[in-house]
Amino acid sequence: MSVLHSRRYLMSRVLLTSAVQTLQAARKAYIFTKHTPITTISLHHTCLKVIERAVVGVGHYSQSLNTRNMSTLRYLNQDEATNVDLELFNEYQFSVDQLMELAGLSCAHAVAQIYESSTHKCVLVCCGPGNNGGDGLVCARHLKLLDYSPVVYYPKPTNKTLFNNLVKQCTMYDVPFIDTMPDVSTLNKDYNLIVDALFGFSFKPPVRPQFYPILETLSKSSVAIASVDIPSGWDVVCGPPNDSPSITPDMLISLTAPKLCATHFKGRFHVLGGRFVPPKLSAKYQLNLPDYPGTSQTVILSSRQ
Ligand SMILES: NC(=O)C1=CN([C@@H]2O[C@H](COP(=O)(O)OP(=O)(O)OC[C@H]3O[C@@H](n4cnc5c(N)ncnc54)[C@H](O)[C@@H]3O)[C@@H](O)[C@H]2O)[C@H](O)CC1
Ligand SMILES: [K+]
Repeated sequence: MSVLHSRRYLMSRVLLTSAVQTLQAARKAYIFTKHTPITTISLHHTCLKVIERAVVGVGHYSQSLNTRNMSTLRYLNQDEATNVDLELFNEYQFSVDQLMELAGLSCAHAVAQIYESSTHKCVLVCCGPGNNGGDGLVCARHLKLLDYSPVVYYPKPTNKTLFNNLVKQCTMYDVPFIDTMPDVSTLNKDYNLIVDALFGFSFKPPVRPQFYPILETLSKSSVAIASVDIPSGWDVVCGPPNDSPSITPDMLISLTAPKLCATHFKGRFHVLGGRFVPPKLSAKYQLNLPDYPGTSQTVILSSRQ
């Protein structure tokens, strides 16, 4: 079997197993409720809940095998992304903390959905100086709760209460911080996955000198990269740069709505997260967001094996 086929087979098996396990749980719950004297209403409720979970599981399975029809999904340019963000804060009165928590949570869930903690335990989370970096700090904390061993590299910490608190919380959750970026061979040896939360939709190329070697190392490493919102170093609209190191993430987690650079994404998994967009805002910008399955924080937009 070729590497490509065996990977595809493994991924299908993992997803099918999870769907089957959920269906088995549904069957067990059905048998349990049949032999237990509980009211009809709670019996129905229990069965409905487990069947709903089973359907979501099967949904994930079929999503991973098919590329969703993205023809109507809007891809935002840099100004549109900024305006949506501003509107969420100014019109809808969200605080940054609120949205960052949901954004970072969805990134951790997206990672866990694709990369099993048993095979991708050691995760290096690279955090930049802006809100993209904040998403990374939140993601690291949630990864820890999801049975990963995240390590944070945060080379230019932002001295604001929100960011100081996020760092403190990581520390209190026993998430270690490292001061220097590992070299390529150390990265390849010690880590199973890199979460790239260096720059998001406010990045303006070219990358400044402090971050150049970091992107260079990431671009040379063979460890899979999961990029948060934008592959760092890419132009938000035009995609990979020609004149500086260009990373090629395995996964892209678009937040709120994909940005135009996502059309250049050639990795395996494109996932949407940030399930907090108000329906009126989505309609105003004609985002045409896909439905999130069940209670999931993420929806797979496309997958290539
Ligand atoms: N609405 C949402 O979906 C939300 C998204 N969130 C995340 O926030 C980022 C955007 O955050 P922002 O703070 O505006 O900017 P960035 O993180 O992209 O980076 C700004 C940071 O980077 C520096 N910088 C810019 N260009 C360069 C360069 N060429 N070289 C070096 N450094 C550069 C700049 O000086 C700033 O310090 C979005 O993508 C989401 O990930 C929110 O978490 C919540 C809502
Ligand atoms: K990023």
